[in-house]
Amino acid sequence: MSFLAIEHAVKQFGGLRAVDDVSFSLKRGEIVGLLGPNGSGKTTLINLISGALPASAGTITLNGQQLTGLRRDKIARCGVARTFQLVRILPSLTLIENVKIPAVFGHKAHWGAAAERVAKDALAMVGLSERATMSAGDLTYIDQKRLELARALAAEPELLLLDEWLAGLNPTELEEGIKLISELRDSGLTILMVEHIIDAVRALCPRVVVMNSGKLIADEQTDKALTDPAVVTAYLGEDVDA
Ligand SMILES: Nc1ncnc2c1ncn2[C@@H]1O[C@H](COP(=O)(O)OP(=O)(O)OP(=O)(O)O)[C@@H](O)[C@H]1O
Repeated sequence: MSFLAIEHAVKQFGGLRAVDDVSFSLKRGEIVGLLGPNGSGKTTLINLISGALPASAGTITLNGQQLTGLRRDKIARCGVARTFQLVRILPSLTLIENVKIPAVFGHKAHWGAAAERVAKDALAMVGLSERATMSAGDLTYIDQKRLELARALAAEPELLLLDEWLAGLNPTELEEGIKLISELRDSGLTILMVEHIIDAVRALCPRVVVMNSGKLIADEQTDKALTDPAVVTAYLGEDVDA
């Protein structure tokens, strides 16, 4: 049975169909890359899954439970967490305060000592334990990204949505970022990741789904997709190996 099932999802912005009848599914524990040229609808689809935007049509279910129509806080309670393309940490709070909030409002709704433990574990997972009491606003960019990921992990998700989490990292940081995601994958987390860095997609995702102009144009093994004429044509003019 599919763990995440997206069926005929549509998002209409006025005259624009940013997501146009998209259907695909993920098995539990699978990691899948969501590719496509700029403006093809990837972030909008992530917004539909996480409930940041309501779908215009179609259904999205997680483990058989319908997410479409639920508020985003209810979707978080169902076990969906995400990172944002532009990090959304709370700069005036400490790192531990930043991660405690999703521990309380995420999938399992922890309180008190349990929330503290989950928050500490999330910081440890991304290597930020030693800076727990530092102000989030003082972090470097890579560490802000780590904290953003820790915030998603503190919600103890069953489905993690990554929106270009690796973007903007230098080569060493990128290597560390890929290792971190591979550890999450190996822990059994189901991950859908929007990513433009093809080497990272190759390293992490055996399968990709590809969007173009709102439509799904490929759903296949990564190596096959990257030589698929429809995918290559969609990317023409863009550097897929950037
Ligand atoms: N809130 C909105 N209102 C109106 N149009 C929107 C809105 N959000 C996105 N769009 C439009 O929907 C289309 C798809 O945008 P989206 O951000 O989902 O693409 P993307 O594939 O994530 O692009 P990128 O790789 O550049 O992040 C674009 O034409 C965009 O301008």
